[in-house]
Amino acid sequence: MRTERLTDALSYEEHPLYERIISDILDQGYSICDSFFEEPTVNSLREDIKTLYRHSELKKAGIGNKLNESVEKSIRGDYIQWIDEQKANAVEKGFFDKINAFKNYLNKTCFMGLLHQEFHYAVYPKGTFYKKHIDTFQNDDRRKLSLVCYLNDDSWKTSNGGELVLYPEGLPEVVVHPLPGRVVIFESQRLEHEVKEVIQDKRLSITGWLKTR
Ligand SMILES: O=C(O)CCC(=O)C(=O)O
Ligand SMILES: [Fe+2]
Repeated sequence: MRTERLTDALSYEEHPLYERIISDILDQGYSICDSFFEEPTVNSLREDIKTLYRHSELKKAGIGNKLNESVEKSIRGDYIQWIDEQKANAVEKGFFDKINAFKNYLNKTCFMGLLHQEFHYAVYPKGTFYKKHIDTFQNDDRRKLSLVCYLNDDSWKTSNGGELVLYPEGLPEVVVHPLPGRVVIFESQRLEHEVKEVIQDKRLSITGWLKTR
């Protein structure tokens, strides 16, 4: 029967964490989650980003996309390295497996039509920040969801600064400390946000976007 086949195609096992994230995003435009990735994954990603930074592999981030990119230190001061999923190492593969599982879940349950993702490592040295912005470009609106995972270690102090501040429409602003393994997911096209200045230490993260075609 036609309807049975449709139900088969749409069948999935309910994932309580993903369900919580989805309802958070529907209710408030963002979700904060401290258990999205396993701790060993976060620890290994932290080792990766530290090695890249030590070897000066990260580059000053620009604003705008590839067609109109410019480096504006007065707007953002982080250093980034894009991750090529085809060349991902074992840890990055594990990371992308989770991202793909989440993306497939969103497509099955919310018909979001997410096809691609792009992720980069980011280091914000002391004194850097990213002024209030949204994550879509004037000439490209394919980014639907932004996902940031903080790679700082347990020694990160809230007095280090580098808070992510979210400005949900019609709701009070939300201050998020970049604690180890914490994941923040939000609507790329709607939610204004900023990264406050880092006062002490280096702020480490992996940031990316789930995109439609
Ligand atoms: O690192 C964060 O908390 C957010 C980064 C961000 O807003 C961006 O890269 O667009
Ligand atoms: Fe952003």
